[in-house]
Amino acid sequence: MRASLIQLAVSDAEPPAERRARAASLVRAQQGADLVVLPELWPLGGFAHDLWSEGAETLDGPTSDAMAAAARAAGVWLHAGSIVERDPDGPIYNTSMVFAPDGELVHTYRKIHRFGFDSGEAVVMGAGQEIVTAPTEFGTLGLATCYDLRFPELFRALLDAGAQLLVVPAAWPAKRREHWTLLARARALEEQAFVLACNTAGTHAGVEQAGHSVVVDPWGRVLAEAGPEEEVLTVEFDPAEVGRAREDFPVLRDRLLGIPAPVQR
Ligand SMILES: O=C(O)CCC(=O)C(=O)O
Repeated sequence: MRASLIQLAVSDAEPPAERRARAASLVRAQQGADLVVLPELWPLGGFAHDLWSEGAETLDGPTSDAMAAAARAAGVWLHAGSIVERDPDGPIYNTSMVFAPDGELVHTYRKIHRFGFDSGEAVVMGAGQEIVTAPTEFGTLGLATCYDLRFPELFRALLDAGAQLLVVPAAWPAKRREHWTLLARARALEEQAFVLACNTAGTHAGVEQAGHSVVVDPWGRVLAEAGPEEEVLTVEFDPAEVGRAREDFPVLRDRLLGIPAPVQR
């Protein structure tokens, strides 16, 4: 299969509507790919907290409309990264959207682990409550977003739900770039799955983004890695490698499902 990760640059200077049009045209240009991925919160910016409340959208808003049309035009599965979702009855959420090649919005995932400790997302956004997988003809996607990458128990739950390709849109800062690559490789190796991690480029709200989107195979090998600037990272791989890796090196069979309690001495 062929996957294209669109490592979009987000800057304060570009209005969200222009970035939306640019992202849609980049998606349309990926005709021939099976799966296209965009980063986290790219319409407003992952750290542009001041814009979130006013710029929040519903799941039938302008970004969803533009991405549905772009997925249909290109005939691709589109993980459109995430938007600031306005829930008419609740808080705002960091919500990923997956479109089928006919443009239908088939899966959404609200980010479970909110980043920021006592500020930003952790304070103003609601936390997702559901593990989400998305079956496709090339394998089952497991959805996670940015900071989620630091929580292996989420990825184990995605594995148990059938995930074979873990898709992680992000707005990961440049100053922790090594964590990004290391964690993407760790999650791939421990779940014996492909990881497609699509980061943001550029600088917005004073936060330089790491770029360096990466695709990792079930053996933890980096198949392709972007540089720091905006680019489309295209990679071809055989999703059946997940089954082969799990068969050839059946480490997952040795999981201790009931970890014994610690002994008190
Ligand atoms: O965990 C990190 O270092 C970055 C996380 C992040 O930027 C996010 O989740 O938006």
